[in-house]
Amino acid sequence: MIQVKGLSKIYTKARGKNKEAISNSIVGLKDVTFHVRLGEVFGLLGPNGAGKTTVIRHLMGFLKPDAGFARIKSLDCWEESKEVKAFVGYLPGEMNFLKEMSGLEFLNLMAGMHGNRLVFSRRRDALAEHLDLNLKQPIKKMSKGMKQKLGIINTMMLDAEVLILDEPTSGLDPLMQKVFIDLVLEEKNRGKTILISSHMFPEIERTCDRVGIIRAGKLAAVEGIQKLRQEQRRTFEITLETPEQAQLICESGLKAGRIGANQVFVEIQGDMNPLLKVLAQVQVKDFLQRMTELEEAFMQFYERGEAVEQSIISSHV
Ligand SMILES: Nc1ncnc2c1ncn2[C@@H]1O[C@H](COP(=O)(O)OP(=O)(O)OP(=O)(O)O)[C@@H](O)[C@H]1O
Repeated sequence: MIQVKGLSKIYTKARGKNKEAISNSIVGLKDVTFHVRLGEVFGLLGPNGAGKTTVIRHLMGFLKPDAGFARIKSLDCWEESKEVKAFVGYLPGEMNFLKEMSGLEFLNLMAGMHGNRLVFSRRRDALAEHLDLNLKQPIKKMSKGMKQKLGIINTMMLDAEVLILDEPTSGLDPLMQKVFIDLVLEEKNRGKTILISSHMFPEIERTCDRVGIIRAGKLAAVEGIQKLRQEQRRTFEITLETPEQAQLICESGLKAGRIGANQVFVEIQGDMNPLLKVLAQVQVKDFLQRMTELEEAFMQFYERGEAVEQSIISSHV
């Protein structure tokens, strides 16, 4: 449904002569290739400045690739951007609203541009109810999170075949993040093809079938969410009854270390059973999972990518 191949973009800061422009150039994307299947939810995961928005701006036909291409339903996103936009619902990272309007006036205006606004009004009202947003409020009085909700309603009410969502939960509180995740899963069940960019692992984990991990403009890996979960390193902080029990864990063969007299950390990759077997022999006073930093989750793939590149280089030297 979505095909991105060899997509590359160099941003040039200055317009001056070639030399000057090159010295001021920033790699936006370098040879990015992935695809999203019909009915699939695909996550583009990466830290700030990784290139997620740059990929999305190519898909929406706002940027012309320096090399490679982006296609949706076999249409070229740059050459045929008007046709592409007709069946894509797009939520930008930052949205400009006509602030003098109410939420309702804005949505009616947008719906009117896409056809008969009455067709969209049922979905609009249902979404507003799910997201608990009063559409009668003037936009200028809305908080950041409320404006994000308005953006989500605007994107989803049109019932487009393909949804492209750039950091959709930014500004939403945890309760609303959950509501949003449910909305995405509902749309997936209705057969939509969805691409979500995010730097937050949990929302990607809950919604996506596959994930592309992007960093510094390069796609480090594309993995199924199951594989990512299995390979994810998890660190636990465990408080035991006695120092002897803490010692027992450190000597159990697990990847573990002391962080206090009665406290240890244990790092697990994949299977939890070896840890559970050891814990059955001790008395646990407290058991905490350290938050997995996104950096940590995708560094595993990034490091692997670099290792592959290194071995290719060495084999050519
Ligand atoms: N218009 C621009 N001009 C120059 N450089 C740009 C421009 N837009 C993006 N960049 C650069 O391209 C790189 C990728 O930016 P991009 O906005 O795609 O990242 P992102 O992954 O969406 O980040 P974030 O999570 O912060 O939104 C960054 O180094 C950024 O500084």
